[in-house]
Amino acid sequence: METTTHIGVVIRLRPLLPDEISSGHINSRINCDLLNQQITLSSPDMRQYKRFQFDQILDETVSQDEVFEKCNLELLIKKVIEGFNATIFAYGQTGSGKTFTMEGYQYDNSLKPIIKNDENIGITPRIIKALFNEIQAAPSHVEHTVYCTFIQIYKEKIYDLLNPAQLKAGNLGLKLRWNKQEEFYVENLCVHPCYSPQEVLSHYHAGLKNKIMAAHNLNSTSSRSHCLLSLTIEAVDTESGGILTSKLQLVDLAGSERVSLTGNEGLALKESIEINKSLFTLRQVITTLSNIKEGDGAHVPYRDSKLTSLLKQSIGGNSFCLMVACLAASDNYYEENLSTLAYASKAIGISNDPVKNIDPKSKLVKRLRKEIKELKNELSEAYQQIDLLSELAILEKGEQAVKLKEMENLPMRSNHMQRIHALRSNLESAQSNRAQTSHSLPISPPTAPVRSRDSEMHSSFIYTPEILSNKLHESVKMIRDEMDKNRRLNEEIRELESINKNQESEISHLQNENQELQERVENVESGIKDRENEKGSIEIMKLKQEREELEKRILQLESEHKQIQTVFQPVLKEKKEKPDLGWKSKRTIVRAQSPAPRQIIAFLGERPRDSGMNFQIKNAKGRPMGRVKMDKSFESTKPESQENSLDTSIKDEAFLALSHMLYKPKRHKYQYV
Ligand SMILES: Nc1ncnc2c1ncn2[C@@H]1O[C@H](COP(=O)(O)OP(=O)(O)OP(=O)(O)O)[C@@H](O)[C@H]1O
Repeated sequence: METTTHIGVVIRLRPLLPDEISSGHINSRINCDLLNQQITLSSPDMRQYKRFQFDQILDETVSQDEVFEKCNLELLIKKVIEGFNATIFAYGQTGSGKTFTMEGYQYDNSLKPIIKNDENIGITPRIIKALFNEIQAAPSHVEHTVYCTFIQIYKEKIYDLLNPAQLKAGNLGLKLRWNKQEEFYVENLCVHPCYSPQEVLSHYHAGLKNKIMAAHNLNSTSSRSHCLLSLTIEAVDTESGGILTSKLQLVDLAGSERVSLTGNEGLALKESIEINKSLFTLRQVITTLSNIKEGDGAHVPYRDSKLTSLLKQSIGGNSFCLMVACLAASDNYYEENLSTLAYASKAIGISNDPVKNIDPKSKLVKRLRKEIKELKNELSEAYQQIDLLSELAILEKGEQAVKLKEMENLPMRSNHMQRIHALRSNLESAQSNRAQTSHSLPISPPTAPVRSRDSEMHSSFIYTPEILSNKLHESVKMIRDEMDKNRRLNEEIRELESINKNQESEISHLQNENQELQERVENVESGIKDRENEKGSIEIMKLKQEREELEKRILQLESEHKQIQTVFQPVLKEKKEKPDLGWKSKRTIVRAQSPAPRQIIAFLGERPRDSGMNFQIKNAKGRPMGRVKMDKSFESTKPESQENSLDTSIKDEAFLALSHMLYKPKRHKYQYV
C-alpha cells in the first residue's frame, strides 16, 4: 500500500513560566484560533500580523494527555503495526517546550531526569505503552519483537546513549553508513530486543540520564544534543512465515539559539553554534523540499548534517511524519516564534510517500512455503491413489463398486471425486451392459494403449492386476517426478539465495566504500574550508591592526590639530588684518605623504604664490628637521615682491611653530627636499 501524504504539523504553545511572569514577560502577540486551527502572530508595533494554518493548534491550556489524543497518535501507531515507518519530531527555539512535549519529565539540579509516571509524561513514554497495547491486540500467530536504539547527535558526532563506553570523553562517535534500502544507518549501535513496554522504558530512561544537558539564560534544563529513540518493530507471522518490519523514530531536537540571549560563552557557545548549524541544514532541507515541483530533480542537502541524513526517510521520504513545532508564549521571542511558524508552514507542504515494508526474504519464504504445501498435498493424494488402486485390485467386481461408493464419502480433492464418479458411472453402465448381453461373455482387458489417466478411466472400468500394476508404476513415477521437480526447485532457490547474498554483501561493501570516500571528500572539503577560514582570519587580523593604527593616528592628529589651532591663532589674526596678501587659492598645496602636514597646512588655509618654495622645518631645539616644498601652480594678483616678503614672514613663523608641534619624525613623513 502506498499513500502520498504531507508532513503533519502541530503547533504547541507553552505557557509563560513563573520566572518569566515575574520578570515582566507578557504574551500579547500570539492569538490561537482553535476553531479554524489558525495562529496569528502580530509584529512588535502591532501594525502587521501573519496568520498560519496547521493541522492542529495546541494552546497553553492543552495537557500532555490531550496532546497525545489531538495528535492522533493512536492511529499513527496502528500504521506502524501495519508495517509503515513513522517519525515524530519536536522543533522550535530553545526553551519552547520540545523536551517537555516529548519526554515530560522534570530535571533535578544535576540535570538528570526525575522519572515519574504522572500525568505530565510526554509523547514518547505514552507511545511506548500504546505500541505494546496494540501489539497485544494482534492475532496470536503474529509474534512481535521491538528493537530499541537511542542516540544523541552532539556537535555533529553520533553517540550511543545506551552504551556507556561510547560516552567517555574523547570518543569520536559512531559512523554513518548507507544500506541497500538507500537509508543511512548508524554503525555498531547497541540494539536491545524488548518484549514489554517496561523494557523499552528502562532503556529510554537509562539513555536520558546520559544525554548532555546544560543551563543557560533561556532554559535551565536545555538539551545540548539532538536525541533519536528508534523502535524497530518486527512482526513474524508463524502461520504464513511472513515478516513485517517497521520503524518508529521519536526525536527531540536541540533548540535553535540566539546567542546574545542565551549568554553562552566558551564551550556552551561552541555547542550553540553546532546546534544552529545542524538546524540550519534541517531548515534548508525543509525549504528545498517545500519548493520542489514534480520532476524537478533538485538537490536536497540531506548529507550536509548527521541529523538530516538520519531523517532522510522521515522528511520527504517513505514514512509518516509528524512535526510538533513548539512556541514560547512571550513577546520577547517574536523573532524565534515567527521563524518556527515559517518553517512549520513550509514543512506542511512537503509530501511523503509512506510505503509498507515487506521484507523481500519474507516474500520468498512465503512463496516457497506455499509451493511446498501444494507439493505435499499432491504427494499425499498420490499415495491415496495408490492405496485406492491397490485395494481395488484385490476386490471382487461387485465389491469394487461398493468400495468406490464408500470413497465418495471420504474428504478428497474435487478432481479425485470426479475420477471416482467417473469410475462409478463406468462401472454401473458396464454392469448393466453385461446384464443385457451375455453373462458368458469373457471379460477382456482393454487393448488400447494408455494415453491419459482420465481417458483410461472412462474407457476401462475393470481393473485386472496387470492394469493396476501399470497404474501403480505410473503413479510411483509421477510421484518421483514431482519429488524431483521439488528438489530441483529447492536447489534453484538455494542457488538464487546464495547469489543474492553474495550480491548483497558486495553491494553493501561498495556502499560502505562509497560512504568512506564521501566522508574523506567531506573531510578534505572541511580542511580546505578551515584553511580558507584561517587565511581569512589572518587577513582580517591584519586589517584590524591597520585600522587600529589608523584610528590612533587620527586621534593623535585631532589633538595635534587642536593644539596647532591654538598656536596659530595669532598668525591667522595677523593675516586677517592684512587682507591683501595676494594668495588666491584657499586650498592646501603642500605635497606631503602623511595626512598630518596636510591638515596642518590646510589649517594655514592658503599657499604662497611663487613656485618651488622650500620651507625648512625645525624641531623644538631649533635644529632643522627637513624642508617642505610648496606647489607652484597658482597665480597672484599682487606684485611678487610684496607677496614674497609677506610669505616669508608668515612662513617662518608658521613653520617654526609647526616644527615645535611636530617633532615626531617617525610618524610624520614629510616630503623632504
Ligand atoms: N506546556 C508546558 N507547560 C508547562 N511547562 C512547560 C511546557 N512546556 C515547557 N515547559 C517548561 O518550560 C521549560 C523549557 O522547556 P523544555 O526544556 O522542554 O524546552 P526545550 O524546547 O526542550 O529547550 P531546549 O531546546 O533548550 O532543550 C521547562 O522548564 C519545561 O518544564
